[in-house]
Amino acid sequence: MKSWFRFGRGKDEKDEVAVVEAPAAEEPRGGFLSKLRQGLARSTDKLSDGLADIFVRRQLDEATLDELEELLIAADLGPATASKLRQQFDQRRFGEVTLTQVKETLAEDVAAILRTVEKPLAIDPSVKPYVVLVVGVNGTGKTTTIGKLTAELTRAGKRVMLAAGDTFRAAAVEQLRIWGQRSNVPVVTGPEGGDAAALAFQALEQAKRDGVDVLLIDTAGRLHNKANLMAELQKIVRVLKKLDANAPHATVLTLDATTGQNALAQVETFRAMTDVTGLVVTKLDGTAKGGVLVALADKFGLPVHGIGVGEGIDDLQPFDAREFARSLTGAI
Ligand SMILES: Nc1nc2c(ncn2[C@@H]2O[C@H](COP(=O)(O)OP(=O)(O)OP(=O)(O)O)[C@@H](O)[C@H]2O)c(=O)[nH]1
Repeated sequence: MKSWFRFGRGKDEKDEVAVVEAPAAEEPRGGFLSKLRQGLARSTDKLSDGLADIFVRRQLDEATLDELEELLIAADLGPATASKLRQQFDQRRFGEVTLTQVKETLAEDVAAILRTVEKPLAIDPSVKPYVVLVVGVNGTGKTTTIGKLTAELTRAGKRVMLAAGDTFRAAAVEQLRIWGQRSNVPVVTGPEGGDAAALAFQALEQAKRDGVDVLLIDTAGRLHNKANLMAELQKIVRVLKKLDANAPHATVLTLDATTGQNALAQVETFRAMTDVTGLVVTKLDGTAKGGVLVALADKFGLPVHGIGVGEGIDDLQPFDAREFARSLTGAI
């Protein structure tokens, strides 16, 4: 089972000595896989049933390749990635193929794209506190992601602190407080409607004082008010840097897969606002648009730390490229 994060110097992937894997989640591998497959069922059906329809003729001619490309686009892999995968199929000069071969080949090609982004959040233990800013449109899963990370980090023996940076929404603050209680970690909150940057500053000061290992900062996600949101996020980053020039050390963007291709636009929007270092893609269970993760990986190459395949906290899983690709394409 993959881990959500790893301890080590993230920028140097070869620095194996410094890396200490977090303890594996308690769930057995079988449970992880069946949850992933169950969660992705709608996306799998779309692609897998489509493949079964197309490859009934077994001949891999131009018309079949056209249909394959169209199916990949319909399954939200995006036109650029669909065209690339089609070309790879074409170059293999299959002639006749079985449906199983098609699924296996597609799973391999998709996994090759996804493998480049299968990267846990790299937490440098020499940086204390390691500051993670969590950004994303409201409802995309920021709080759930923070809750999951908190649970995993405390399980790994790390001291965690949370900051409720979405000061305008009392419900968001309350939700974060509940997550804090669950893992028994402090949650820094401010007055309703207060300055999020001031709160972030205060939280980092306190985290430094208390010897906290990881500070997770929740933020607002009012995308309808882009200019304000951008000003707010940039101010948070600016004030954090007053206390630690390298903070935030990671900025994780949460995306809701049910928005399909719109998730790509959200990455662009948030990247223009702040230095996004990694993604968590949620709600893959509620949609047939799971292929968007392949489009995201191919287009941006941003690390994918985790995926959400269900409502429960254990449905938020570390990202496993191979298993995701095999589940998505219906390869056994
Ligand atoms: N089905 C499903 N639901 C999810 C998933 N991830 C999160 N949710 C649900 O989506 C809703 C929103 O998640 P939150 O974590 O509160 O999202 P948020 O971005 O913090 O939202 P705000 O608090 O509104 O800013 C919650 O009801 C979660 O239980 C997922 O992978 N699948």
